[in-house]
Amino acid sequence: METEVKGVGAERGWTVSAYLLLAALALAAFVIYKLVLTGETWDKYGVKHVSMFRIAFDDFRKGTTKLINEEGDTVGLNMGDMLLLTRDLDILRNVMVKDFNNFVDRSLLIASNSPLEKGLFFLNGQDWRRIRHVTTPSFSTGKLKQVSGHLNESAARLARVLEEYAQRDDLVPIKHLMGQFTSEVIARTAFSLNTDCVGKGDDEFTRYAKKIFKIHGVLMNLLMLIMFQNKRLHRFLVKTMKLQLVDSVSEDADQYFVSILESALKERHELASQGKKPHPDLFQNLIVAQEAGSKAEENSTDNSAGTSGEKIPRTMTHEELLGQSMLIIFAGFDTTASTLQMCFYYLAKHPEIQEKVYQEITRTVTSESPTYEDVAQLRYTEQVLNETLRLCPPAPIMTRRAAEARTYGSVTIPKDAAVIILLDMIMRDPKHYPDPDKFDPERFSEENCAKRDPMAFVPFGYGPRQCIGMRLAYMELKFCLVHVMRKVKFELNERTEPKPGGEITMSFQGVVIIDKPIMLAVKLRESSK
Ligand code: HEM
Repeated sequence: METEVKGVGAERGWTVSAYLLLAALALAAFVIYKLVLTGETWDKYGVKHVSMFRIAFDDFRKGTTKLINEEGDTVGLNMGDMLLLTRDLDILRNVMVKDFNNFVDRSLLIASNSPLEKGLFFLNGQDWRRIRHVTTPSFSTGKLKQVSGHLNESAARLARVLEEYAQRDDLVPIKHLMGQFTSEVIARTAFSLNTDCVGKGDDEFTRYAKKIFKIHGVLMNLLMLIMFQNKRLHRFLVKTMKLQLVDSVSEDADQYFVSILESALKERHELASQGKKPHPDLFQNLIVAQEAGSKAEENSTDNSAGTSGEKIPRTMTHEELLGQSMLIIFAGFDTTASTLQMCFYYLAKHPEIQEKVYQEITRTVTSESPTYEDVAQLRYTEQVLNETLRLCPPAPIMTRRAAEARTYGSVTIPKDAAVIILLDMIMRDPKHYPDPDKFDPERFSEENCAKRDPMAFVPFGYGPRQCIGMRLAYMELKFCLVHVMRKVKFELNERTEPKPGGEITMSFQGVVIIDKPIMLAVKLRESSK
């Protein structure tokens, strides 16, 4: 198969398979030389060293799971970078909380000409501190309450679509429908865009949201792995050579989102100049935060300090504003969609738990449209969501980089090493969760939570770099459950997928992707008949 290079030389229509393969082989030889001949090992740092070839050819998540199960809670690898793989909570408490100032940066960077490269998730050092500081108020309780109208409308529409499935006795393609729901929610809560796509074909917004980051074939995966080892080369090819082929962000998705954001921004400025009411959405919150930050800097009225005590400016450039907005689309799409898919699957599998959720919802939420305060009272529903997130965290692996070497007990983390935090392995550790593969929301009763190390539950990460959208995510998930559970119940039968005894398989592409479609049966509740 031939691939056409876009960007530099695109006009000449270069075909690249041959020279891509050559470049990949040359770089692979270089990396292997670097590893085998000059490679450092972890033994001198008090950590068991294992060969990178034990996971190099596997899905990274499956490979690391196998390694930890076979070798223990902490192992070290050299993949060009020194990697410490761990689920040891004492080490991680230092890395993620106590000694955070030494581990602010993630080790995974993207190289792109898209503003998404400036999204909070990918930023490091002072840039991360500044943008986190500017954007945090946009996710405050007060701000989140403003988007509850959007959540109610989309969740009510989803419930209506599910009722139609029940009336037709059709199976629900839950992955597809949840993808449409979370895409619609993001379009509305973030940009007040009414995509109205649930139950219909994918609209443009959903199509592009699904492919912001490139998914590569085998050859390109190899090349990207090598780029990862040679970050400077990667940046040079993307930034200086404008080689779209190795840009981490898909060019057409980038163009689409930049163009809708630029026109939304123009519309917001026009509304403001006419003295009209602004839209109640996250984009507006970010615009307000940007303007407030610039004013505070001009007047030197901002004396706020960051986690390391220094003064942090509150400025955000135009490109950074676009970057945060694009990141919200990416971060809020697959994560909540896969949580809902798995939650509805577990509820179908455990009818008695589904009934308890239904009873709690009908008891607690009396109005047609729940409020922020209503859903905050849904304790058992939250236990069910937490148990779903424990078993299937959508973002199961995170990283931090050591700015300086640190020693914790017998383990030393050398300068520049990457700590690979195995969130899913922490949450399936029998030390914290006996019989870890069993779905049991009682693990999250107040009493059981009090007995457990709080760091054993980390689907949103932990410490100052924890997910900024966590409360929005819970709100979205709960609004969805309220509307859906009141109207329908999910069931498994001989037609549903996976078949009894069958498994749900997942692959890891930065976030977890559920491989095969889950198909559920759905029945109307008595009150909806
Ligand atoms: C079930 C839903 C979600 C899950 C499980 C999830 C999980 C995570 C995790 C594990 C991290 C990394 C935390 C760390 O490194 O310690 C993260 C970061 C982030 N998430 Fe989420 N997330 C979810 C939904 C959302 C939503 C809805 C948004 C925004 C609207 C969002 C925005 C972000 C951002 C901006 C970051 C980067 C934070 C930083 O680096 O400072 N997430 N998320």
